[in-house]
Amino acid sequence: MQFDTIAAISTPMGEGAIAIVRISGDEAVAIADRLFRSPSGKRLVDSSSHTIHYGHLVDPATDETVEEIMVSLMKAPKTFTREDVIELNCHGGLVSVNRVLRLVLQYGARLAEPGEFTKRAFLNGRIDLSQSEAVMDLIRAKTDRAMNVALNQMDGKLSRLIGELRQALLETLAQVEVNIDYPEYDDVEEMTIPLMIEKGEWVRSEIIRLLATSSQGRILREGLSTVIIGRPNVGKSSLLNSLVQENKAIVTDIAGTTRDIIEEYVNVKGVPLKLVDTAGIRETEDLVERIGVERSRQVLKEADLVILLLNGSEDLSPEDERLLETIRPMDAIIVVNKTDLPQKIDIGSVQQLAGEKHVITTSILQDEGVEELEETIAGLFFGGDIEAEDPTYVSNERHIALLHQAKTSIEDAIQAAEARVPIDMIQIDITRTWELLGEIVGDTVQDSLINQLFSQFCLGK
Ligand SMILES: Nc1nc2c(c(=O)[nH]1)N(C=O)[C@@H](CNc1ccc(C(=O)N[C@@H](CCC(=O)O)C(=O)O)cc1)CN2
Ligand SMILES: Nc1nc2c(ncn2[C@@H]2O[C@H](COP(=O)(O)OP(=O)(O)OP(=O)(O)O)[C@@H](O)[C@H]2O)c(=O)[nH]1
Ligand SMILES: [Mg+2]
Repeated sequence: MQFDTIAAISTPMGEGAIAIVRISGDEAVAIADRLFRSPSGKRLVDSSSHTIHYGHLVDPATDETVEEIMVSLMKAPKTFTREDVIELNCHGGLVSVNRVLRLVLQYGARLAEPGEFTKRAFLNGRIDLSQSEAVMDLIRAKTDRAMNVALNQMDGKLSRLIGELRQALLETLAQVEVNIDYPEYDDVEEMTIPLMIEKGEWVRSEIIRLLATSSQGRILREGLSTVIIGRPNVGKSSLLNSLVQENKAIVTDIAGTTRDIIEEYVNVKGVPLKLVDTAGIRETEDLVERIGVERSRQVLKEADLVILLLNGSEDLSPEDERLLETIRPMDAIIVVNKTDLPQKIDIGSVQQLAGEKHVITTSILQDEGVEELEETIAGLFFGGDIEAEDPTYVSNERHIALLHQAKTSIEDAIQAAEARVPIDMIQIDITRTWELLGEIVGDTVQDSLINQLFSQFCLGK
């Protein structure tokens, strides 16, 4: 095999009862065999693949016992990296694992770079690039649904779909060549152009279908950026604390308590939210508060969802009306809070100003209405049309960008075909689409990009 032998600690540092040092490459078995002593004297080099062995790790230079271990022996090609893999299962202490790793490095392995085991699985052809990226997404997934998206992608669902599209493009190109090469067809263009348009339209519609999943996919991956706004003292920080079920933000009865942006991740009925508490918006002379108010306005611009809080025990103020106006073009939920106090607000006029938007009444203090708010958020996100089976989501920025480019490129091809430009010009656009889709799965992609992508992995993966 063309690669050297690598090793790393594959479990979290200093936590847990067992820690694993993983070794991959041609020398993996030989290195482990030199260090391993079995009570019965059996040797790893003589053992069959996919077996586990009890024994001790010994430093051959001093004959000193370093660790008591279990060794997993997995020979190529049916392994994670498709190379010989050894896993040394050690006692979990930080000192112990590091001693084992040091010994393995001393006897011929090289310290693996972040993501290098997964990179080997990619370079040795076990998985493609989008599957490798899914491995990383899986580790970072914050909710069950995000994890399912990653698992599906790791399983190759997206790769297979991309493969089908590329195959169709390739077959079209081949058919075009055949038509050109066999001039017994009187009119090559008559035969070829409709075929290019038909296949092009199909690829285009499939790309559009994939791109349609990207906003949900991206949110599942990164969280729905949800900003809580409202006048000072309406209960914004109380709402954040209630949703994250912890006292993360300071709550007082002093208006202008929150001065800076507070961000928390929370799972609301399967929807990952990046929840942002802001400084209450009002005109103020206080310099610090004014900066806070300015920041509130800033994060509002980048929000996927806005929760506007109003105080039900006070009249609707001009500031409230301005905020209702600001959020008009945005996805927003209006929450009328403090229903435990005598009510002054006119819900009817709030609803009128809110238009189509949901209006919910709560008493955050008494934990009333918060559940309804959570259900409304989930309903907005899943849009009521939860599909019977999970669609193939595109959740990765790199994939989304490439799909947009591929869409443009196939549209160029279709347009060119419809305008009856010379066939070789159309072939260029189709080939370009094929290449762009290939970058998603890592078929037509540069080494520098591959290195950059894998370097974002964690050590030992
Ligand atoms: N101890 C340990 N646990 C682990 C891993 C590991 O590397 N070590 N994994 C690391 O992420 C994950 C498991 N992922 C794996 C994926 C593929 C193969 C593998 O051997 N595939 C072969 C053979 C399949 C077969 O036997 O049919 C193949 O696809 O050719 C192994 C682990 C999670 N748990
Ligand atoms: N009666 C009542 N009081 C509430 C309710 N929700 C919050 N409060 C109180 O209102 C006051 C202000 O709450 P905060 O959560 O700090 O309000 P805020 O909107 O974050 O205020 P600023 O950070 O100053 O903009 C606190 O005393 C809360 O206990 C409610 O539903 N009913
Ligand atoms: Mg606050």
